[in-house]
Amino acid sequence: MPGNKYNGTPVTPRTRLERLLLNRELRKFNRFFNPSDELDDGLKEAELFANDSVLNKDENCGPFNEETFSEGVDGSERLHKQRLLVVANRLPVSAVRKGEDSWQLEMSVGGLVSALLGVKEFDARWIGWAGVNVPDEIGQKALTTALAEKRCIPVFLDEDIVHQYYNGYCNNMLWPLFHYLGLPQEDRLATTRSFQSQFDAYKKANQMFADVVNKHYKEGDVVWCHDYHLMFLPKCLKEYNSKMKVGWFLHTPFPSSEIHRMLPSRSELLRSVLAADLVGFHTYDYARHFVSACTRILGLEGTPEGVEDQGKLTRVAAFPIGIDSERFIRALELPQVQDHIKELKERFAGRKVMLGVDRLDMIKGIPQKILAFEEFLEENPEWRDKVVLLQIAVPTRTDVPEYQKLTSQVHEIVGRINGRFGTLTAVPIHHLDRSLDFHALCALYAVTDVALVTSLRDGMNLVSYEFVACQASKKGVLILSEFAGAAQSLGAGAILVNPWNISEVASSIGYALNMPADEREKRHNHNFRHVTTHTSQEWAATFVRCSLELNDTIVEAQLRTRQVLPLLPVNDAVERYTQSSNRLLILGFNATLTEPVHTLGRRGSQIREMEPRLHPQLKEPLKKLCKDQMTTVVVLSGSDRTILDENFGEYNMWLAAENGMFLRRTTGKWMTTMPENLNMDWVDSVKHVFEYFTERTPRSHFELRETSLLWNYKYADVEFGRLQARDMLQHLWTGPISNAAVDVVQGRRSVEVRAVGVTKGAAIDRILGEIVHNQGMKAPIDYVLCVGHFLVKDEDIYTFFEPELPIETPPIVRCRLPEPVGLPVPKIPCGRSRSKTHLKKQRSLSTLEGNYLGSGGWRPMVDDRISVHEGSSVLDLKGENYFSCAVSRKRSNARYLLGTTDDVVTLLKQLADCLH
Ligand SMILES: O=P(O)(O)OC[C@H]1O[C@H](O[C@H]2O[C@H](CO)[C@@H](O)[C@H](O)[C@H]2O)[C@H](O)[C@@H](O)[C@@H]1O
Ligand SMILES: O=c1ccn([C@@H]2O[C@H](COP(=O)(O)OP(=O)(O)O)[C@@H](O)[C@H]2O)c(=O)[nH]1
Repeated sequence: MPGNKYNGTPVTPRTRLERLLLNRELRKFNRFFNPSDELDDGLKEAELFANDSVLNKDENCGPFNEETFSEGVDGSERLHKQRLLVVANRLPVSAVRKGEDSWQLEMSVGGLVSALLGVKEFDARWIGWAGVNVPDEIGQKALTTALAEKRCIPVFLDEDIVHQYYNGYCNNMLWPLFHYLGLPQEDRLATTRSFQSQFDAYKKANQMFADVVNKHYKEGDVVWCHDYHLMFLPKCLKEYNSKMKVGWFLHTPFPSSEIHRMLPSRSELLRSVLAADLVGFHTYDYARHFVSACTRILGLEGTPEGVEDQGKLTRVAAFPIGIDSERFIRALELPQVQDHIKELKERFAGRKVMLGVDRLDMIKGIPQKILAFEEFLEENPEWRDKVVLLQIAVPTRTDVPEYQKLTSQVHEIVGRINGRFGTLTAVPIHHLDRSLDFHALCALYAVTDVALVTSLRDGMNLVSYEFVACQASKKGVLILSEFAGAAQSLGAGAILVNPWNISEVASSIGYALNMPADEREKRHNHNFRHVTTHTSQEWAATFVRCSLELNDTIVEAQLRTRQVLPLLPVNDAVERYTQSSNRLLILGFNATLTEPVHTLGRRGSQIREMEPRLHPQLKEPLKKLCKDQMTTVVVLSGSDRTILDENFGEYNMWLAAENGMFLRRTTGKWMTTMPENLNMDWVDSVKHVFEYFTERTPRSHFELRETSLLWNYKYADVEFGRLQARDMLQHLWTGPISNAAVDVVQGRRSVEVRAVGVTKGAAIDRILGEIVHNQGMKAPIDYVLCVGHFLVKDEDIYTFFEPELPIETPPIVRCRLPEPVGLPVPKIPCGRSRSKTHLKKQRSLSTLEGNYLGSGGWRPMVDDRISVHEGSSVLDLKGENYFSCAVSRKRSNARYLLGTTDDVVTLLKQLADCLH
């Protein structure tokens, strides 16, 4: 077709976003040019309604009684559809028991349910709680059968779990916190036990959901977990099956990391969510807050794609929800809705109608709304008999005392205002403590002049979308809280208000009621276009398609994992250790042999970090290893001599301090391996810069060593620390070190300035020579285990053993500044082949005869080194007897990865256990 961009040369989308946009366009295009598809859908739907015998169609059925939420049981239809398991706390129906084995199903009310009803593109099954306690087997069986017809699968939660998990942890902890209402200050839930037992119940409930999902999961399914009730679920699911494609979507706001960090279980919850492959939020702000919480609380890397942890990427993105707008637009044509509209118009003739539709929840700002209306009436007496506010307040979470208190509060205010401004025949506020059915709601939306949404916080707020969808003829005004997610999509057409500012809301009511028709029309059209194009179908399709792309995500994550290091094959390393006769263990100290410290600086940890201490569990194994005649242990560290003395003085080992510039056997004195003409004139001026930044960066500190200076901001605010580091580097380069022979080494949270030549790799040659000489080693070393959290600059220690490895550029050279927060970390290529056979190119070392200058008089050996001939080399190392391990570093020249210092403990314990 001429001019059709999808008909000529295929457009190849380059990015995920481009692919999603292209898909969306293609779907629109198909709908436009293949309207028969739509017709089919319509027919299918009509048939399904006719077949819908399970849902009761009387008033009790709630808002969706004329429609179905499922497509029936036509298996063949679904053959080609993607299977989707939607897991949410609540099923879209609540069950009411009618007898021992008979159940009536009623639609649940709420935004999540409304939105997911629009999802028709997938072969979907719902898994969730039916909102009722069913202790007996007969009842459970009967309910399971009844729900199966609606493609729903129940999770049976008993009363105690519901109380602790749902009323307690979900609605008394997470809900208020995520909506910026803080944590409970008092025991508001009389029967609620402690936080810990609520959290345990939360985990237990999530595990029960996972069990059901796992039972129904088939290979290729996408599992879509919903909301704050199920933050633990992704982790449970991945534990069952790491290949499961798992997405998680949050319907509430995700608060600033400053709020989230109040939660006692903050880290555990974040980590569990991160087990998902895709994590979605309504708005970019919520996604940003989530990434920032992962960075600040877990210390993980945030990238534009998501959050990365040890090479595993969890994608994080905004997927703003929508509604099934067609369903609302169609409903307005139905005779019963038209009748209802007529009734309402007659009832409120001569008065403007204002409408509020909310669950009776603190976050909806109902008292604020009513108070603003009162102020408006107070200030505009001419409007008193010309306007009415209809407030639908759907009861919710009625077991929670806070909600009960809110109900009384609202009743009290409404009563007072009606008493104040009402007449014998009319009251200004009509308050309804109940839900309306779908058609009644549509009719109300249609007759409304001004809708008032004053949420103090709201994930999205679908009511505002539904109102806009029903306003095609009236073109009423939407007053919308700036704290609802919807403000980001409908903000252009709505009047945005701060609900806490009662006067601002009151004056906005006046502005809306008096708004000229052309302005109303413009605003409405803008929003109507948005609501009808950003539908719930689009929302779900985009999320699930993106989940399907998780194929890519998984592959990509695997690729990245492959690019980073494989885990150390511990058993192999131990076995080869036992089979060797002259073993060398080179161990880093900081972040290798030290106790793990939490990334978030607590005062206690910071002090401990400034004085690093040997991991207590390493004392025994280290003692054993050091005593072994056939094992030589070297601790090679950036730390100064005192620190190594304090920590290792009692062991029989070698200590190499300040990156190997000082060396001693613990039985002897310190000697220097420093190049003779090391110029240290720059130290004072660098020290001044470091002092300046330490004073101005709370919780940072610096260490003055003999051959280097280190500024550490590990405990400072991450983002501020990075900014300061950037600034510091500029200061350094333009001032004190502009002409000095120094290297600047940038760590993850540190900046170090060293004299050129001060590296572990440069020192190791000299260190080995001394060791061989001092110990009178006769046999060559046939096993090397080198473990450390070495910075890139110090990775020359690995190149020492494997000279064919690419030499990495030091991370910071004059032209390269630290990456700004949120930008991708440059990838260092790691694609190299590692010979498992004999290390042919092993660097020739000092011979067994040695070349030292006597104790205390060590001098560089480089020139004196005698090249070795086969057989008399210090090293006779087969490739498979060489194990280099980077501790918690994703990309490295080491052969293997050890995840944490705990893994180092396990390894050294195993080695020690082989010794008798
Ligand atoms: O099931 P309840 O505890 O009675 O609560 C009803 C639902 O409330 C919340 O809805 C959220 O989802 C909407 C759609 O994404 C969004 O527009 C709204 O801002 C949110 O508040 C809750 O997240 C659901 O889990 C509840 O089912
Ligand atoms: O009497 C009522 C009042 C509300 N709703 C529905 O409840 C949902 C409320 O969703 P929203 O996102 O506004 O807030 P939530 O209650 O999920 O926090 C909307 O789809 C409404 O149509 C309903 O079905 N009947």
